[in-house]
Amino acid sequence: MPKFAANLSMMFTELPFLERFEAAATAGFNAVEYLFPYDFEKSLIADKLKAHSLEQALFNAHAGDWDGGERGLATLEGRRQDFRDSITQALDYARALECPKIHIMAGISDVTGKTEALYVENVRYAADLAAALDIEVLVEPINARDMPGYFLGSVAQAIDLLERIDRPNARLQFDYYHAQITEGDVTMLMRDSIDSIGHIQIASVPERNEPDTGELNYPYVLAELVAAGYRGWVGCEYRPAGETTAGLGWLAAYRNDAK
Ligand SMILES: O=C(O)C(=O)[C@@H](O)CO
Ligand SMILES: [Mg+2]
Repeated sequence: MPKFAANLSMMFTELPFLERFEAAATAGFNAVEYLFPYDFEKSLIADKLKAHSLEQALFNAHAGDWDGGERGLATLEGRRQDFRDSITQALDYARALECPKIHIMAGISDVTGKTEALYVENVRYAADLAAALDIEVLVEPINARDMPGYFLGSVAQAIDLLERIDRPNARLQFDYYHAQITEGDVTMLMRDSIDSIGHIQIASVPERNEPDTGELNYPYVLAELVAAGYRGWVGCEYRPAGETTAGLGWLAAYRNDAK
C-alpha cells in the first residue's frame, strides 16, 4: 500500500506552520513535505520532526522572488549565482532535516536551446553537490493553467532533459494532478516513466482537493503505482475542500487496506 506524506504548504493551513507538524502526526501521517522551510531555523524544524516522529520527505530549493512571480531560478539568465546559493542553502537544510530529496524549480522561461543548456548545466551542478550527501534532486512538470510560462510542461520534456543532465540522482517528480491536466493517460505515463520517478504527488483534478473527489480514480491509480514498483512517499499536495482533518476520510480506506 502507498505511504502518504502530508504537504504542509497546502494541508493544515488552519494552523501556523510550525503547529502543522503535530497536526499531521496526529492525523496519522509519518512524513511531511512543503514548499520552503527557509523562514524558520533548521534546528526548530528538526525538533518538530523529531518530537512528532516524522520524516521529512521533500522540500523545494529557494525559487526566487515568489511573491513577485518567480517560480524557480534554474533557467534564468543572469541568476547563476542566485541559483547556486539556493542549492547550498537547500542542501544545508536537507542535511539538518535528514531530507533525501530536493525539488528544483525551473522558472518561467521560454523553451529555447539557450534556456535548455542553462537548465542542464544548473541541475547537473545541483545533482553533483547533492550526490556527495546522498540526496536526489527532482524536476517536476507543472501544468500551464496553474503556472503559465513555466519552463517544464510535460513528462516527456522532463525525461528528455534528465537524459541530457545524465546524473543518477537527478529524477522526476511525478505529480498526477499536473500530469492529468496536461497529458492525461496517467497510468501509462507513470508506467513509461517509472524508472525515472523519484517522488510522487497527488490531488484531485480539476479542483486540487482531496484525492477521493474529481476525475481521477486514485484507488486504481495508486494500486498501479505500487504494482509498478514505487515504494517512496506519496505527497498529498492538495488544498482541502474544508477543514483538513474533516477531509481525511480517504486516508482511512488505505489504513483499513493494510490490516
Ligand atoms: O505545485 C506543485 O505541484 C509543486 O510540487 C510545487 O513544488 C511547486 O509549485
Ligand atoms: Mg507538485
